[in-house]
Amino acid sequence: MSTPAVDAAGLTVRYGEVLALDGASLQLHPSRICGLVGMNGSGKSTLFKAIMGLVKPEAGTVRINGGTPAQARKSAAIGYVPQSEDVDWSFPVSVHDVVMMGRYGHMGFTRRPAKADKLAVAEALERVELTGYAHRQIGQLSGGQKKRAFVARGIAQGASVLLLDEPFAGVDKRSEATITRLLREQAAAGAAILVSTHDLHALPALADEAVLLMQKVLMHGDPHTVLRPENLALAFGLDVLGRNENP
Ligand SMILES: Nc1ncnc2c1ncn2[C@@H]1O[C@H](COP(=O)(O)OP(=O)(O)OP(=O)(O)O)[C@@H](O)[C@H]1O
Repeated sequence: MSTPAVDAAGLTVRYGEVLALDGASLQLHPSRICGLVGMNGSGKSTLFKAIMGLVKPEAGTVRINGGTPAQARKSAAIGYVPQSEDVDWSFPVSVHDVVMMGRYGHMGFTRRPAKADKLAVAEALERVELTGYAHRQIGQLSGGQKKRAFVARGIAQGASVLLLDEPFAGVDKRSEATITRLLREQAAAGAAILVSTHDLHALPALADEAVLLMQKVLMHGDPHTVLRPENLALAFGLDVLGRNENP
């Protein structure tokens, strides 16, 4: 397999008394979508933040395309769609501004958009079907539209690594299909993508591989294998797909 785009090794993260990650290791590869699955509190958001360099692990390392997370953020190599709860939706920025933020790494320190930046933003808005909403304040979009705006930011950025924390939460079927198609297109163009989801049924159609997380990576492989009831029982302690093995 190719050189990993993301190589997270032995990550341990603590918030005070809470051990959120306990030696979690994960590699992500170009052109592949990896689905991240685990129960509430299993450390999924923390893993995203550690890969982004937004929380500091007490042990372990993260390399992105061979460099540090800070370097990857600065060079716009990594894009992040945070969980909705982590976003201040009252912030006075338009949808267009949010997508333009994806271009900051391509601009000089004056942050004055060049023609290429404006074109990239217009194209990304078009692809997520939000052109008509460009000048709305970001908080005045529906849940699915907000997610699509953040996906557009990642697309405009041209990031080689995309991290999406529950992009399908509170999203209708149409937005879900749009986001899935866009992620598949980004992967086909070479991006390494990590996406957390609670929608286990949709995972095989979305992801090339799946990861079961419970403070550490319990399993990483083909989605059909990872989603076997006996494996899910390890991560969730119950038959979350509702399958009956002995009808
Ligand atoms: N800022 C924080 N301060 C203290 N504890 C935190 C903080 N952020 C997360 N935690 C705790 O760390 C653990 C992991 O949280 P995290 O948000 O990474 O889980 P998650 O798998 O993303 O959960 P969910 O599926 O509910 O979004 C949880 O026990 C959580 O309560």
